[in-house]
Amino acid sequence: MTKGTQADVNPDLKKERLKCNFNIQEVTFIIDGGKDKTLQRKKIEDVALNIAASIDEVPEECLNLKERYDNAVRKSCVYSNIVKNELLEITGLEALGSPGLRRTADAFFKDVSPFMLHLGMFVPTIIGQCTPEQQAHWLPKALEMQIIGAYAQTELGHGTFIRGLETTATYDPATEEFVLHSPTLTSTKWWAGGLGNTANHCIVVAQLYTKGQCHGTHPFIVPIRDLDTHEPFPGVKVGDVGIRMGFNTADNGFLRFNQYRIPRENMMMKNAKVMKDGTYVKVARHEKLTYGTMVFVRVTLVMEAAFNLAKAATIAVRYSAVRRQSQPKPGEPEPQILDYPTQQHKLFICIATAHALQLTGLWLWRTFEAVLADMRKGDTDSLPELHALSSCLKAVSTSDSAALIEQCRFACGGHGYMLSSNLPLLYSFVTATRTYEGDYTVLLLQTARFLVKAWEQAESGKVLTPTVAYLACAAAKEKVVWSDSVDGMIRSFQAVAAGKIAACAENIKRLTKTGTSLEDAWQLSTVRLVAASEAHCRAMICQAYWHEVTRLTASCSASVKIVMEQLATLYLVYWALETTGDLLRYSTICESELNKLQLKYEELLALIRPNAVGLVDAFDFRDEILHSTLGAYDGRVYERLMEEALKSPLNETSVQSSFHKYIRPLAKGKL
Ligand SMILES: CCCCCCCCCC/C=C\CCCC(=O)SCCNC(=O)CCNC(=O)[C@H](O)C(C)(C)COP(=O)(O)OP(=O)(O)OC[C@H]1O[C@@H](n2cnc3c(N)ncnc32)[C@H](O)[C@@H]1OP(=O)(O)O
Ligand SMILES: Cc1cc2nc3c(=O)[nH]c(=O)nc-3n(C[C@H](O)[C@H](O)[C@H](O)COP(=O)(O)OP(=O)(O)OC[C@H]3O[C@@H](n4cnc5c(N)ncnc54)[C@H](O)[C@@H]3O)c2cc1C
Repeated sequence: MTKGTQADVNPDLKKERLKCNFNIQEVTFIIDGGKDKTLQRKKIEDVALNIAASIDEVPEECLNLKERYDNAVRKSCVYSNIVKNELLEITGLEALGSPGLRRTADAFFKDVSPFMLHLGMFVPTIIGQCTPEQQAHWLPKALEMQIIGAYAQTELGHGTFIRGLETTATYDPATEEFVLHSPTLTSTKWWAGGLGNTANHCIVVAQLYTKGQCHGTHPFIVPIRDLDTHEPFPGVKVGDVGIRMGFNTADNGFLRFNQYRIPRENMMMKNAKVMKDGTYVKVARHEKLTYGTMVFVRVTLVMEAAFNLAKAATIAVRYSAVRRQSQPKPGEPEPQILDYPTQQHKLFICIATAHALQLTGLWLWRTFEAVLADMRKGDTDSLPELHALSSCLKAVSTSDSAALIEQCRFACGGHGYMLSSNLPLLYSFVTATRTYEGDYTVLLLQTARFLVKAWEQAESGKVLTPTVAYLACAAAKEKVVWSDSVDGMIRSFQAVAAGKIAACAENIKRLTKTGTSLEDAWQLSTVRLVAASEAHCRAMICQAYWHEVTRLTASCSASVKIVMEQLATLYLVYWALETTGDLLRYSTICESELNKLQLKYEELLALIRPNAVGLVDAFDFRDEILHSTLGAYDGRVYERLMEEALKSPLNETSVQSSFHKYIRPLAKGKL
């Protein structure tokens, strides 16, 4: 963070920091995943943020579309050099997933780098889908930025339904090449980040045909532009998809092929091969291993959701400590808006959710690494559970994060609507995460498939995998006894999830018994299946969050333990109050207990209030990363709003030419 001198800091924020009663650094270590991770992140930030190129003389949003893209490419190149020459040295390849790298990227780009998908998906797919020989060929080139890649799976006609993709890759044994073709308009690749104007290579997911037979979708590395001239190769048509709600510097592109040839070796062959004579050989033990990059990105998106929400919470809480409004008590000074319980209700759940998602995200990351280690040994047994877990966590975390970032904007009143607050851009960026890498509903339905099967296993007394083990106790189908202890609340959330899953399974059974096909019975149950999946995910987040807080604060100072537990309890109570209908249905909770719970919630808001600014300071965002007039460390909110306003091109002259061209003639009746 950019602390400046204490004298520059807004007096209200100064007082808030004096009120804070816990050690901020200890909480930062917990959020980062350990002291070593914090130190490494800070080292990366120090190296990367010392570069003036990250600073824009004219605010990014005041540039036109083309200027913004050019500026984003300029900064991407500077940033890539830093990553390549300095940051990879600090952490090695691990840097690609490191929070330091992710954070520093935000200092360079208010919107999104056109290189993001190169590091975010192109490189991970090479690592995940190539043989060691192919990796040795492609990876150094990609890391050295000699080639720049995109990931083109989605088409104009299909995003969700991968099996419905239409682009074909037909093997020609005579030349030992694949012929890529886009047979219809709807087969046009659409959306890939970095593809429109920036990338010279692209991972293309296409239907593989060999010896006249279709073997389903497979990934290929496809050179699309000449490395020197950057002109698209003959047979390749590529361009930008047009202006978007956000991501306008991400260069999302379209791509079409006309009988375009690539060497056989460009098929990514870790999971399946095509031999020289065209024989298809399946290597992978699991059908869906070609979907591996999507699972990886879904896992990282949970922490991405936490990260962006933490930024919004920092902006809104600091602003709420500086902003004074209204006069609830006659004759008394206007209070800081942070003193209004309604404002605390809007904001403290944002801090708690950022913690919940970050700690759950770290736990999911460790689970992912363990499954990956098993798979290296040929064991894919835990892949379905990982897919179910990453699908629902991706869906719920991105959806919650987007909704709460918007809530942070509401909490900042009119100034939150200013682009210079950075909340609108943050929202437009995060709301896309609910859609890309698997739409919210679609992913919850993937988890639901796993849950219904698990329920059937529970009913027949089979051993269940860890994340659904709670279904075994719930098979008794009795209301759970409500208790407002943490364990009691988690048990009740699990009972809600189990009750909903059971109701879905019963509904499907009832429909199929009366002659409905299984597919139709499933479709007729999808509204409740989505709700069951979300309830399961919420119960899992609550359990993982509490478990991690208990584990990680065991060796912390007492005050840190207290404040972390207050936040985690707030998260649980908040969700209990949000789902009272469900609790009434599946637990023994009654009206007096609901009243008690509401009081407990209000008490928690009051307990957290003195530490609110300390808690967002613990997210440890430097001002260069927050990009916010409202959220800077020093709280000079009004000064910054004015400074930014004066940078608007509309303030360059006192009279605009449009006055002379239109307004004056209109007034004179001469238009
Ligand atoms: C500086 C560094 C910065 C780093 C920053 C990181 C952030 C990165 C930001 C990136 C920004 C933008 C990226 C955007 C990229 C994209 O969007 S790429 C495109 C992504 N597309 C999707 O996600 C499509 C979603 N659709 C699907 O995943 C599948 O089609 C779907 C799962 C919905 C269905 O697939 P089908 O093949 O039709 O399968 P089903 O018949 O439904 O199921 C069959 C069984 O397979 C199981 N399954 C499905 N998927 C997986 C999987 N991935 N792994 C394991 N198993 C899987 C499924 O559960 C079924 O099992 P069952 O039969 O029930 O036992
Ligand atoms: C900013 C951004 C960046 C992207 N970057 C990339 C990229 O780099 N590479 C890439 O390949 N793709 C990318 N995408 C595409 C993205 O992955 C898809 O948009 C996403 O997977 C959703 O697919 P779709 O657009 O086809 O939506 P659809 O599947 O058409 O969804 C439309 C609606 O239909 C519903 N629906 C669809 N199927 C079902 C079902 N079976 N059951 C119930 N409801 C259903 C959905 O819930 C949704 O409400 C990007 C998208 C965005 C917005």
